[in-house]
Amino acid sequence: MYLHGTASINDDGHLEIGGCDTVELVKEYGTPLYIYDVELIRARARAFKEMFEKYEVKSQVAYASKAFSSIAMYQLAQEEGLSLDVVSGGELYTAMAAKFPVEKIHFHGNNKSEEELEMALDYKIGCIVVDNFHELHMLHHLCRQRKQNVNILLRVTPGIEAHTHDYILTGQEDSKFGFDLKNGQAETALAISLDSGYLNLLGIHCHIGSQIFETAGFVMAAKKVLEKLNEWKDEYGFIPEVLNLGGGFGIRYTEEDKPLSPEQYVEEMIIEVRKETELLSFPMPEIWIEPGRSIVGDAGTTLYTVGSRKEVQNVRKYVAVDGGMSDNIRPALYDAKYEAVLANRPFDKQDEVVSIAGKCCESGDMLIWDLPVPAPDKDDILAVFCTGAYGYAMANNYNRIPRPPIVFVENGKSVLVVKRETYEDLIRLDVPLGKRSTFNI
Ligand SMILES: Cc1ncc(COP(=O)(O)O)c(C=O)c1O
Ligand SMILES: N[C@@H](CCCC[NH3+])C(=O)O
Repeated sequence: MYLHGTASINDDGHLEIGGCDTVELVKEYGTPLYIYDVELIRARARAFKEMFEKYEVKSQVAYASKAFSSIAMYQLAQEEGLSLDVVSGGELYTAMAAKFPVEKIHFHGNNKSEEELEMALDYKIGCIVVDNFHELHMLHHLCRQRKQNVNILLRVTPGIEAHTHDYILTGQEDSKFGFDLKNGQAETALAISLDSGYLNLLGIHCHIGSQIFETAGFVMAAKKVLEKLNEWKDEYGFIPEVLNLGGGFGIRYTEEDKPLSPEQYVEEMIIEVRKETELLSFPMPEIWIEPGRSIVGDAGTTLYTVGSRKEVQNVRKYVAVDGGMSDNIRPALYDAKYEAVLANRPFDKQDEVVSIAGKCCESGDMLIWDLPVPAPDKDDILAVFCTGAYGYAMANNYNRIPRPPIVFVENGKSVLVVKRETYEDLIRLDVPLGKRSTFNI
């Protein structure tokens, strides 16, 4: 059994996380329940930051909050001295509600609306990562109207094929994100930005994908971008203050995954950027990164209650839990794999292999296939590990299933940071037809 962060098995033989007995957490908060190991989140944030400090490289570690966005998480990120990457008006609004320092907010997105850009300009956030020409022109016009300057980065696609699931690749040429480096789009964007008079171009951003286990892709991306920047230095006299190498650092979901440590990813990046800048006699830029999954992924565990069971003789044993693709869509979307244990008796003999089904009306709503476990009984608690990134963030109300609450645990204490959705919440935005039941009266 692989236990992440502060997880352990306590004297009662129960799974404990952050010093809290998960069986007790279930009594208090019910299931399904997301819990986050705060100590592990802090450790990850510090590990990324400390490597930059060790090498005395100016940096910003921006938490990519698409992985898990909530006011409490933003407060925790702030406590740990992280910057923040947001990708929508909604995430930006949440950051403002959390009173996140505006100068440390970076705004991403491949189709930011005028309204969202205005919001970013109103709040005077740290920088906008411009993704395409449409946005570049819109932002320039808005700034001109408002007589306001803004810091920007240009997101470029360096043409790197990272080894990960196709849907989470982002740095390749054929991508919806960013200005292409090879075909000249990025250079045109650079020229427009330098000409604008309102757009203060801090530097370049690239992100090659997510759940990446090797450093080769990051190293290649850094090299390609720096070579291009060196050409631009000669042609445009442009010297970037910032090189943002994105996020995407992989984590261990199952034993098949062999991630590097945060320190290793960062160290390789620093060494490459140093080497390349020295080779090109190019000024060393600040390095910014945007880890999401590697900050919160394995800090999250989802607790479910076991319910019904169905056996297909000689084929499969289905065991259903009280959540599913509504709180974790990743298995259905990416065929993502997870490990799990019975939290109330993790050490009992694993005498069955079962497949864990969700409760949604969808055959694809399966959380784990062929899991060896102690034969699960109704009311056992199943703990699925590593659900902290893109779990709650991509949760939905399919079948009008309310989203689970979130609890932070640390040093034996638990605190509710997102409430359980209620049936009233589910109908809050519905507008009944009233007395008339058709539209054509
Ligand atoms: C631009 C950008 N930055 C950061 C991230 C965070 O990635 P991850 O959660 O894999 O660290 C993503 C998602 O892939 C992204 O698109
Ligand atoms: N949502 C994806 C990753 C996308 C990363 C954001 N660009 C996942 O669950 O793995």
